[in-house]
Amino acid sequence: MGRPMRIGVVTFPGTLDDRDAQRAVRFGGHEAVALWHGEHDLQGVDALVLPGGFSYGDYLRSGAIAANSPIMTEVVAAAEAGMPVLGICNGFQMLTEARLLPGALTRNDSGLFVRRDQLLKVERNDTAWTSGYSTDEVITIPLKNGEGRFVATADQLKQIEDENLVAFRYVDVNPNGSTDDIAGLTNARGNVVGLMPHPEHAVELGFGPSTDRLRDGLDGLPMFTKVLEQIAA
Ligand SMILES: NC(=O)CC[C@H](N)C(=O)O
Repeated sequence: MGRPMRIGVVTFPGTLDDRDAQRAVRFGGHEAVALWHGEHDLQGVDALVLPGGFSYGDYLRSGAIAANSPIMTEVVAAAEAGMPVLGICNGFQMLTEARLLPGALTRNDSGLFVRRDQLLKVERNDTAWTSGYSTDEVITIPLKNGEGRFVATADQLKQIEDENLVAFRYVDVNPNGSTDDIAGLTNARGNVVGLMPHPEHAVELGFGPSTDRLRDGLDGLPMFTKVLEQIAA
């Protein structure tokens, strides 16, 4: 593990999983710093997590209003300066709405809210948040959302392919009709990562989805133990 970092977890009105994200950050060996959406001060944190939930009741589109919160001016500036930023589910939706990641998350093809223990393939282990996994490793992470269907324009899909931006892909089941089974993206630099499944719900023995693999129930933990401040270019 690298040196302990101070990782900010931003709470928005309607956020649900901020406490779980803070616990995951602590289980990962780092200090969790609670940040409020209405402030502009990032309190000197080294990295940021935008957690899951129902910010602003999912009005307009999930994450659309939160992406315009006061703190997002600072989040966007920090991300553009290279700070590691992780968006989980509603946080991933905010990252696309803020244009830090390409594409958009729309209503699941089933029209239903989906909750399942989801198999994912790690496509990129050279980002600030995924270096604790091996490439092509398959992990099990809880998924729970109503607007998880990833869509993108032809230009954005070309960019995603050309720049190799897919960080995670759904395996076995595509739970929401996402284009190309895309479950999570990174930016080109590798410091900004967003995904629909919830790694912070698979960090504690006895609570995560059980698997017969090595890290039984703890497949989300590497996201929080190995947060890199510098990424190889
Ligand atoms: N778990 C979540 O963060 C859910 C995100 C969003 N409210 C949705 O249902 O799509």
